[in-house]
Amino acid sequence: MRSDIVKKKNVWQQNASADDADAIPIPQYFRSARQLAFFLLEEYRRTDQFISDSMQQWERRIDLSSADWRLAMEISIGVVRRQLTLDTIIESQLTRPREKVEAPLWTLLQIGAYQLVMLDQIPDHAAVSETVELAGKLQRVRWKKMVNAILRSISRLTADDIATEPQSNTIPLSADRYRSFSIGLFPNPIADPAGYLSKAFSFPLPVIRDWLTRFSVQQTMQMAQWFNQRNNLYLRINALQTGREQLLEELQAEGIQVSPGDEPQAIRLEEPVAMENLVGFSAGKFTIQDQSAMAAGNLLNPQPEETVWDMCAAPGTKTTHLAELMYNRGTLIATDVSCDRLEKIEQNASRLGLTCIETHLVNQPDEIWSTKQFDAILVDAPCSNSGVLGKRPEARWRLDEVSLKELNQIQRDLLEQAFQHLKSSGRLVYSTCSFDPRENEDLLQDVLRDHPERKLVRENRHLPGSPCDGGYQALIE
Ligand SMILES: C[S@@+](CC[C@H](N)C(=O)[O-])C[C@H]1O[C@@H](n2cnc3c(N)ncnc32)[C@H](O)[C@@H]1O
Repeated sequence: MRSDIVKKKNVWQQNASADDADAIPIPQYFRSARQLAFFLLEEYRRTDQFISDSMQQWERRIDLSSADWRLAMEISIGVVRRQLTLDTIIESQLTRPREKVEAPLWTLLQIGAYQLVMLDQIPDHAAVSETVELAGKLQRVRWKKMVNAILRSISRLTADDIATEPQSNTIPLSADRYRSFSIGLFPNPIADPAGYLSKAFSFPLPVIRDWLTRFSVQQTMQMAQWFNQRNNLYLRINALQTGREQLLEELQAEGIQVSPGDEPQAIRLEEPVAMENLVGFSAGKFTIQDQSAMAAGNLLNPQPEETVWDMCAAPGTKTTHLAELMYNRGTLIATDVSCDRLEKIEQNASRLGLTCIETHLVNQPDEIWSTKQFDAILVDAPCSNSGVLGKRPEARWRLDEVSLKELNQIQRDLLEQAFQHLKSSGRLVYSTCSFDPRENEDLLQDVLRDHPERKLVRENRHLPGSPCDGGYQALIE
């Protein structure tokens, strides 16, 4: 799901120092969790490649137990997510300016600091010694002394007792558990709530400041915490293959704790499970989709035999929902600018037994690829992803004003194009996985001013954590 994010250098690329020419070669096989985490993080820093993409690319070279694989994921994703907090802690223990520390050495320090302050299950001595040893395995013996010294001093700062509230010497581990330090490392949360929320919860300061213009400190803190924690996953039943009660029973019989969600097709997973490995997945009985996203298809409510266009369709999570709602009857055109991602729609459709979907590649954003008029159009526009920052750990570091302006132009163009192809009796759903009004209701109001023949019928505003992903959907007729 990466191409919907406007490309921008991540924070680590901006901080990369001169020793990149002397990059540490990627090993043929990854044989320890911390080693894999190091190379995933270095790849992200050097090339901007998402952790999940590197993981997929290196899958065959990973020689790890499933526990070590999980630890590598936990560390690498956790470091990306909590980098601002980790950097604040590491910088507090440095005797030289950060710019003087080689970038891969910084990555190593982040890996060590993450284990020390965020992971209860790893004893401090193991976090320190394993990270020091990794420096040796990377053939950077000269780093060992500094890694050892910095990590030991962070360990000495870290108190054993768990606090229950935000203070200048605490950082959140979960909603009501805070790691405390023997000295204040963070801004005072009462005097400088934006500064504290940014550094202790690890979000860019302008993002926190923006949220505080719309939400209270308490609400902002709850959202920031929700984005940092592991949340329930949802799946959408394929109504052509099964009923919700039936699938609930089948999953419970496999020992999986599930319950019905709020959307009619939604099932909530009460604990993390690798859903792709379940028999029901390959049999096409369900799709993994957050219930906020399911609301888009339900709002458009396409009917059998209608002519429907899903304009920004790949990888097809919503397209397949539309096809299911149409009972696989009618015409459903799915377009996207990404060829690779279009193939995913076809794979998903085939797994789910859906045959009414036609995929088309659009090459130019303003291309009028067809003269057809549609009964229903879904514009699931590329957006900032601000509502799904928990699922996409890299996305929070790419939110900025410039990207937003570029996205607004694309969103506006897509809507204009959709109106040209919508029957006068037709309906359109505009949706994003953002909760920023500038790419939702504000933009839509502006576009609708030029279309007095259309009216806004209904809006769904999903705030992150209430109870699912953040997002926005509007029905226009
Ligand atoms: C939010 S994602 C779509 C997710 C998809 N609807 C789903 O539920 O699986 C936005 C998509 O818009 C595509 N996109 C970006 N610009 C586009 C354009 N001008 N026309 C069509 N698709 C575009 C991106 O490639 C990306 O796949």
